[in-house]
Amino acid sequence: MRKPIIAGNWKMFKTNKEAAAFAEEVKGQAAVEGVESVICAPYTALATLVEAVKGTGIQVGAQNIHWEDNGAFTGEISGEMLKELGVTYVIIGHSERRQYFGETDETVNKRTKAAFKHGLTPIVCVGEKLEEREAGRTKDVCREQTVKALEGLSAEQVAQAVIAYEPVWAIGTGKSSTAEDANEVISYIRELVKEQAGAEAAAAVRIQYGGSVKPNNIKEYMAKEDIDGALVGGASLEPASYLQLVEGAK
Ligand SMILES: O=C(CO)COP(=O)(O)O
Repeated sequence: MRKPIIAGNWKMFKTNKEAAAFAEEVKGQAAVEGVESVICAPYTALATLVEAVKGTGIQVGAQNIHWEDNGAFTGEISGEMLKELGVTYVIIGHSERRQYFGETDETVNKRTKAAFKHGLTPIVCVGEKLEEREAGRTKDVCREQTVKALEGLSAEQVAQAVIAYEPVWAIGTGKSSTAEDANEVISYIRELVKEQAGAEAAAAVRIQYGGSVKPNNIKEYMAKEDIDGALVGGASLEPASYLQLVEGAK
């Protein structure tokens, strides 16, 4: 049985103080039996958030990781640094990083390996752009991104990873994929994992849908066999809405 996982991606929102206030508001309500709940916050809020969510059932994730442990890489953060803070998850290869910061399938692979090296669970993002979808290339793009991201990982590592299928056209647009379409692509990604890492890893790996997930549609996604949760941007920023998402994933 795969445990459902709701992960909030706060992107570049919330100061340190705002993150602490969020944690204060959800205290005592965020632990939902059978659901894993994670907040991926900006680096500046991580230390505060790890302390503030203690005992709430929420885990803390970062939004990127460098592949080296340290070195002359101005502006980068390593797995060692994240681990020491008590961070347990890290988003890798989000489409915004691919689009604006030159993230490639190769660097996504290196970052994913670094996450495992430091005992962090990667949330590896894949997904097609609108023009790729319109050209009928959704599955090709997902194949390319998934296969390259997982290259060189052991079957055990793949089994522990989280993959987020986020069609780029659905991010922040209010135009979510239908649950049927999302499930079809996610089933396909699970097939790819099977080819690459074997049946056990494919049965264990958790694959989320992301893109305009809201409290009012989370249940449609969760009802689908291959969808194991959601990676949520906008709707994870408000305490009440975040709590509804976690509750909706039961
Ligand atoms: O990019 C996303 C999560 O990583 C999705 O963002 P929205 O939920 O705001 O569409």
